[in-house]
Amino acid sequence: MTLNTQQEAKSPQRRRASTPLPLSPRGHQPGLLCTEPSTETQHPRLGQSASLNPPARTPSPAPNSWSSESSDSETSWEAFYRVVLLGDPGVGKTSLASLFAGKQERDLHEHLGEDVYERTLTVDGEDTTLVVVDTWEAEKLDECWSQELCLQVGSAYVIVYSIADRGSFESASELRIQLRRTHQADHVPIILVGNKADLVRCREVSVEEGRACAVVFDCKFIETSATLQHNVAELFEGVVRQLRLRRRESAAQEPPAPRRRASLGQRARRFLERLTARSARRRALKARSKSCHNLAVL
Ligand SMILES: Nc1nc2c(ncn2[C@@H]2O[C@H](COP(=O)(O)OP(=O)(O)OP(=O)(O)O)[C@@H](O)[C@H]2O)c(=O)[nH]1
Repeated sequence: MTLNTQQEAKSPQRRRASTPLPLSPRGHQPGLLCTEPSTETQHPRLGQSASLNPPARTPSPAPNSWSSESSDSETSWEAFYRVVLLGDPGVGKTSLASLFAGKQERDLHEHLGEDVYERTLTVDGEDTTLVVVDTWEAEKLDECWSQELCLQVGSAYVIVYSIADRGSFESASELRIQLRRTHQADHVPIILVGNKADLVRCREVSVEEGRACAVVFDCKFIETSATLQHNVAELFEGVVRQLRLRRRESAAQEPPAPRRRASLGQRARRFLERLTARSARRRALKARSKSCHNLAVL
């Protein structure tokens, strides 16, 4: 799939890394941001759909299910999701972020140190604004962006390694462990990305290893090539789908029922459940290994 990298007057907004976006006043969702509603027109879509459907001339309102504000709010806030890119130096984070922002590779030479990109994507007919943060490298961090903050503020994380660099793959596992510590309770989407898939002859990490790592660490997996613009649209659209799925899942969860003494029948059922739990876990692992590369399912 080819990204629509058309440069237009309404090119994606870029924010200085030193200017973090304000957190949602309600603070319900980690990394869910609120800003004044944008008066700009919608950015071109990522992916093939962009070339098939020209961008709308008027911005669509932020979907209610995505907003931390109620639909009938007087001041209509727009929901943003902060996607933090993590990974070793040189794995291609900036290249992926720039493609997300609709920039051509040649523009990368004019890197201005502005490492936060914002873009509204239309995925499955709904608009969602992602703010992609590429501030992980030490030299990009300033008094506002520490690595600790990067690990805390994401609504979703994209951990990038290069398939031609085993060291970066090992770092990716370490980053996943660090993230697990920071986000124990909330199930933020994490996508493991094997970039530079075009470097076939230099491959040091197989697809199977990448997939197995994703299964073990309970995240999604995709291989990309920023150079060939392969799977980059799928990556960011997948991030949007994962965010939606998790948001819907948490909305569907009922509050826990008050604890009462269990009846004999309930206790017997729990006993049987414990007996079958081990095989269920095995089945779940098998199912995850089948679906970890499908970014459209949980
Ligand atoms: N062959 C190939 N090269 C790539 C790919 N993605 C990025 N590169 C190259 O890898 C180098 C590093 O890319 P960056 O995007 O700067 O990587 P980074 O992770 O942001 O690393 P820093 O620049 O250190 O922040 C550049 O020369 C890119 O052109 C890819 O998919 N395939």
